[in-house]
Amino acid sequence: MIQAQNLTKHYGDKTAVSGATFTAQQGKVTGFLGPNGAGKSTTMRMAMGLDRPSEGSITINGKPLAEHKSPLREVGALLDARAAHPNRSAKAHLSAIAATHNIPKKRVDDVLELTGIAGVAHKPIKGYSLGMGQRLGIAVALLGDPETLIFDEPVNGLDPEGVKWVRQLCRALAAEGRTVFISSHLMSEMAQTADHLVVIGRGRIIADAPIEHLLNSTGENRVRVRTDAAESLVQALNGPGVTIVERDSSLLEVQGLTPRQIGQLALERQILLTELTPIAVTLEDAYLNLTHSEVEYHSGDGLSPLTQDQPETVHAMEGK
Ligand SMILES: Nc1ncnc2c1ncn2[C@@H]1O[C@H](COP(=O)(O)OP(=O)(O)OP(=O)(O)O)[C@@H](O)[C@H]1O
Repeated sequence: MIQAQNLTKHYGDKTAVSGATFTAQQGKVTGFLGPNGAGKSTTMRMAMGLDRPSEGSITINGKPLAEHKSPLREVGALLDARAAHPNRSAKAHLSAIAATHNIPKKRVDDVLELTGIAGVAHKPIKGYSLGMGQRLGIAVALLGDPETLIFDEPVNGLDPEGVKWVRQLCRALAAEGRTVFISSHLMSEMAQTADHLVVIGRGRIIADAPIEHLLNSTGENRVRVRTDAAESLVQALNGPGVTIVERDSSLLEVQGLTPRQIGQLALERQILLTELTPIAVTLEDAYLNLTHSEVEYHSGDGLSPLTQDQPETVHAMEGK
């Protein structure tokens, strides 16, 4: 289990992590999600004892990592896939780590097989692709057969087959009862891998919940409605708690009413609907809504995920 309590890290004037409190449970994949520069790597480095918290703490199975007798058997981490000597082979790299941590040689062959790099195990690491380097980093993390795994952006540079493999590996490790804590800036990836999400933005934890809770708590589903009588329909639908966005002269997006209620109100006014489509809130929408104001750098106006979709008109009647 990983537990962060009021975890804070300042670099001079810059606060990289601010009062973060969360838990990554055993037997679960916990996704650590946030935009670039949100504080994910800093948090993971503090968990591994590579950076010291300015305030608060982060513990692995109840203690800071440095207080464990065999840290490599306690936690395995992929933090920087390039952290290996370029002229060494994967086998030599893993063997050296195994030898200094009392890990049997046989385990080196096991993790080479498990990560799919046994075929290139004797080749110098400098010739490896980014994806092969990631696999080697994961092999190092698995070497001590640890109960807790921390992977910082493990799918970076992997092809679709590699991405699927990481996903399956994380699920399998959690199914064995291990704690798997994995960072990403992509919700789509986490949605398929994680049981639980901790979302961070500008160093602050902005959500900590099972995936399905996050989805349910971030806004009602909307309904897309097409009609040639948009103006009359807006009048018919408007009411307390209803928000209507006019996408164009004949297309509305309605929040706060079910498709059935919209159909009923339209029927009462004899308004013909030519489309009535529920739009589910995707995890990606939920994530963008949560993190939009927490992104350090937004793309230019035209590219910003929420501004490209700006409605022309919004009708909202709250609490009438
Ligand atoms: N050694 C450092 N000195 C100064 N600032 C730092 C240092 N390390 C990180 N930061 C800053 O702290 C903030 C958090 O960085 P961090 O690398 O933890 O974010 P991240 O969420 O992992 O981002 P990314 O997805 O881009 O790796 C950033 O603004 C970063 O510039």
